Amino acid sequence: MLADLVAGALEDADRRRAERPLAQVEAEALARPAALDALAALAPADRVKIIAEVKRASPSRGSLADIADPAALAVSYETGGASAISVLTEERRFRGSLADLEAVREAVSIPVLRKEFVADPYQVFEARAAGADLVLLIVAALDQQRLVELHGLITELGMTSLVEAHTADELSRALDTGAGLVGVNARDLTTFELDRDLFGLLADRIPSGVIRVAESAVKTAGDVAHYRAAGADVVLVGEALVTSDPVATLGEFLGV
Ligand SMILES: O=P(O)(O)OC[C@@H](O)[C@@H](O)c1c[nH]c2ccccc12
Repeated sequence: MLADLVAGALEDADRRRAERPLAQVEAEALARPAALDALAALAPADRVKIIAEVKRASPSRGSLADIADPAALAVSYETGGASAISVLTEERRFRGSLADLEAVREAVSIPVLRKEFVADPYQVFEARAAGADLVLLIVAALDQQRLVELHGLITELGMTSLVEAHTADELSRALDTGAGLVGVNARDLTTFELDRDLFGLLADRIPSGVIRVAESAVKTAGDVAHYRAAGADVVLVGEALVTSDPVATLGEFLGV
């Protein structure tokens, strides 16, 4: 399943590249104002921080929310106290787009993450050209050389990588890149099974100095507290925010 998602994302990137060649996207990326400092925005603090996600659908959960105006949703996330916004740009199964990311970037002043199955440098240049400050890298989708190369390019362009792991082995590969922001996804992207306790099992392996992100499966403020108690500096939340009043829900989640 993960392989299909990556293959689809790469096909879509190839289609876009046929219309907008790399040289053009690269020039646009370099012409953008500098990326925001996501490591500063997400730095460990007395309180948990939240990355709030713009998410219409997912392969495991189907349709979640219509979200006609992603920028307006992102503004409510910012109002509600989110520290950064994640925007799904995968088109096929998550019904996102780079246009969503651009619209969000125009509307908020906190860092914006491109949530995508990134496996090609072209997608990194596209992210920067659309105004992304962070780019997700999924360890399970990449061999180590590619992972290091893409993390290097993201860093060179002034952005921050969020390197996502789902096993102890993937976590050590994530840490080997030297990334300052590492996530543990409770969802196994090959089977879509959820394990809310995985973050707690792996968090101790993340050295201080690396920001720890717990991703997925937050339904209630209790789940946020659970991740916080296990050592999360940041929690990434999608479904629970797109299916509720986001400002009220963020208020509850940030109050733990
Ligand atoms: O909707 P949730 O369970 O709150 O999850 C959000 C986010 O963690 C999830 O969308 C996600 C985490 N890693 C990913 C990688 C690709 C696509 C999606 C994801």
